[in-house]
Amino acid sequence: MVVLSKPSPLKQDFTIKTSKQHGNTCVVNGSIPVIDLSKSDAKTLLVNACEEHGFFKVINHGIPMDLMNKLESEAVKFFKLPQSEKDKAAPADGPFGYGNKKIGPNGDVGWIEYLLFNTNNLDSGFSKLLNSSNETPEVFRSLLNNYIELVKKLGCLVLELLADGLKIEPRNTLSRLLEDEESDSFFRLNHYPPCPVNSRDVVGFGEHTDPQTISVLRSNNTSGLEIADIKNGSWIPVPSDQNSFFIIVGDSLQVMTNGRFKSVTHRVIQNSMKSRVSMIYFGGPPLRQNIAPLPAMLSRGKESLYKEFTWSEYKKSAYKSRLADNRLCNFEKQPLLPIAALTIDAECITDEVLKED
Ligand SMILES: C=C1C[C@]23C[C@@]1(O)CC[C@H]2[C@@]12CC[C@H](O)[C@@](C)(C(=O)O1)[C@H]2[C@@H]3C(=O)O
Ligand SMILES: O=C(O)CCC(=O)C(=O)O
Ligand SMILES: [Fe+2]
Repeated sequence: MVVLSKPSPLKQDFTIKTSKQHGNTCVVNGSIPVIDLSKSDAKTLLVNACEEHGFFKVINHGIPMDLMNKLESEAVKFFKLPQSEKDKAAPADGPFGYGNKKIGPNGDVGWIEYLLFNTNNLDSGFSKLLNSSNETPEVFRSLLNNYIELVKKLGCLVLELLADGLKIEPRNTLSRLLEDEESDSFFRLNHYPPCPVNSRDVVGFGEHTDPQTISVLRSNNTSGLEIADIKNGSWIPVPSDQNSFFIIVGDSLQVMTNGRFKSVTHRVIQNSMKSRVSMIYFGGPPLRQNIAPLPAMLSRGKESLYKEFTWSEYKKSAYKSRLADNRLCNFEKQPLLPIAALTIDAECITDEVLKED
């Protein structure tokens, strides 16, 4: 088994097209910060990236390329199976297992097929995988286990550096949520086949924010991922890089930092020529966990911007929403405004939706 300890410099050569350089570790590639985890100022740069972009790329992450490539080829083998075989791995109920074109339970669609797992119970998706005639399910399962273990460690390392950078004590305040044996983390393998329809209406994965703390994404060398600029909402294409990981700030981390970090809206656009394969670890807290601003984020009399809620409550509400909905707005405290200045936020799902079971 491969063990991720301290990030060690990889043997691969990274050629990063730089447009700007901050110190010697954060390179902004277009508008995407690139952070070298082996450098001592990584924690400061990570905090800046979460505040300014809600998104960044990490290099010198210590995860062996070989493992990523092997898992990718097992995933590709599965996605090459006949449709009828893959459908055997579709969920009877719940989100886990194989999905094709449908994203979530509320009518969202994309030019995508995927496998979704709960990391604490791979069997939730895997037992169905065993029913399909995948030739090497045991190889697939063990690669998944090894990969998830390492990518979770990488997520924890990033969260520890962020806690350090924010002067939050103890430094495992955020990472322990992922390490908890009841952590509600997901893992997703996405396959976007080349799309013959060249229309702006067909997307690979529609715009959304991730509900969890952070997501750790790796893809093959096919581009398509775009992030919305936090300041003006314009779409920024993310150049693909199969040697690196991309970190996405999710809604829960936005709340825990009382809005100092921003969960970034992102999407995947279709590609008419090449398949995209991505693998994403979504670091989720235990279901019972209160999601609230950390005390260190409320210093100097600052008020919490959010109502009190648990991860279980947030998740329930998320699964009633459409992909592009603003899921946090129902959990935000209303600012005290004169009645005349109150407007209805059309993007918000209603309180009624939250109350229903
Ligand atoms: C439309 C939906 C799919 C999603 C659950 C939801 O109702 C809203 C959030 C979606 C999302 C986005 C990030 C991850 O891909 C995901 C697994 C998650 O945790 O929240 C998906 C959900 C899904 O595909 O089941
Ligand atoms: O496939 C990708 O690159 C991103 C997918 C994504 O955002 C998700 O699965 O939540
Ligand atoms: Fe996402």
